[in-house]
Amino acid sequence: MEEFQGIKIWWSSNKNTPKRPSFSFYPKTEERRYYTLTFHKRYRDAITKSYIDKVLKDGKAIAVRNRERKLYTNNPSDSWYEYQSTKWSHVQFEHPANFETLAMAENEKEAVKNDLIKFSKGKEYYTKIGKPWKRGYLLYGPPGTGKSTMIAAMANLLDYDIYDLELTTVKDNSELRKLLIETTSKSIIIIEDIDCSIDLTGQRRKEKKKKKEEEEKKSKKGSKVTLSGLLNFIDGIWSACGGERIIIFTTNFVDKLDPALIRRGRMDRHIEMSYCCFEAFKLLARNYLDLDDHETHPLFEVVRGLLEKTKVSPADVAESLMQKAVEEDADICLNRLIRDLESKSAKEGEQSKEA
Ligand SMILES: Nc1ncnc2c1ncn2[C@@H]1O[C@H](COP(=O)(O)OP(=O)(O)OP(=O)(O)O)[C@@H](O)[C@H]1O
Repeated sequence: MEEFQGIKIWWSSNKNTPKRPSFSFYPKTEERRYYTLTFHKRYRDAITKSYIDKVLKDGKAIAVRNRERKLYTNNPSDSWYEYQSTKWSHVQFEHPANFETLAMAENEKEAVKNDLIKFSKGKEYYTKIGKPWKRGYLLYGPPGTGKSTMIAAMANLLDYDIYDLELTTVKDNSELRKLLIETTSKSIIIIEDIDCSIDLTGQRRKEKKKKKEEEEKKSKKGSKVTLSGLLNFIDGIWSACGGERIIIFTTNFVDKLDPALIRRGRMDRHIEMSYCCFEAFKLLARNYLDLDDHETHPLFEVVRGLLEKTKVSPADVAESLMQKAVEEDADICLNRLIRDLESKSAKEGEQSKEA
């Protein structure tokens, strides 16, 4: 029994098993399940107009909540046409990252969060302005500053799937198109280290893979995704796909990127992930050591001074703060961080003297 606006409604579940001849060549017909609602007849209008709508909406929300989210990676095209093979393989996406535990300046974090929420609720707005419902983000910053963590937090916030597109295994623009056409709505498509995956002439130049690729080129197997192919897909394919999609490029070297690739409109928002500031450190101390932001620990000021003169990534700070044994308390971890920061700062000092 349920109550809606003071009306009592009784639900009962039923099924219909269709009668079949005792012998049949046809497959067994599915049984039909249905629900019966019982209520006073004077509420008929309220039930058929408002209550059923509410039930359907709630049902959809539950289905979205229970949806198992996926992390997709593209398969090399050589295997696309094998028996039962697909262009994307997936695993369940279960990254615990969220915006609360992401260490970065609070106002920037809020701005990114608001931007995402506005986008995800913007269906009517995008239809009104006649643009495809997509948004591009460029995440840039040194290694270990939380670019991947930020993407996982974004996917968790919006309940989106992730497509991790490895461009180095895509042979040409037409393969790229085929892959992207198969992505589903409510998803984030990532191209990591974009500067290493493509260059202006369309030739690949991923440093680590350079040698291997040169060999591939020799054997005429080299890939030929071009910058213009990538740009076309960003501008054009979306219109054909419909549905909400976010595309994210990450790079450690924003200056290396071609302006055409990152101009506003393609990459709507540029987000800098930077070295660990004191504010970010306080959040990490809360995450890792349960030290509350407002608590003034005597060692915090020492850390503040060191962070002001040393460039260190949040990943390195997190590593120093992490308890290595059960008996390690906050003081031990903070002292380890201070030692690590001091030795980094001394090394940087020596290097600058040599230079
Ligand atoms: N801003 C951050 N807030 C919280 N944790 C962080 C942050 N940055 C890094 N970390 C920690 O460091 C680990 C590595 O960070 P992450 O992989 O997100 O960095 P990245 O910027 O993507 O690095 P790369 O450029 O090398 O891919 C994370 O698993 C996380 O535990």
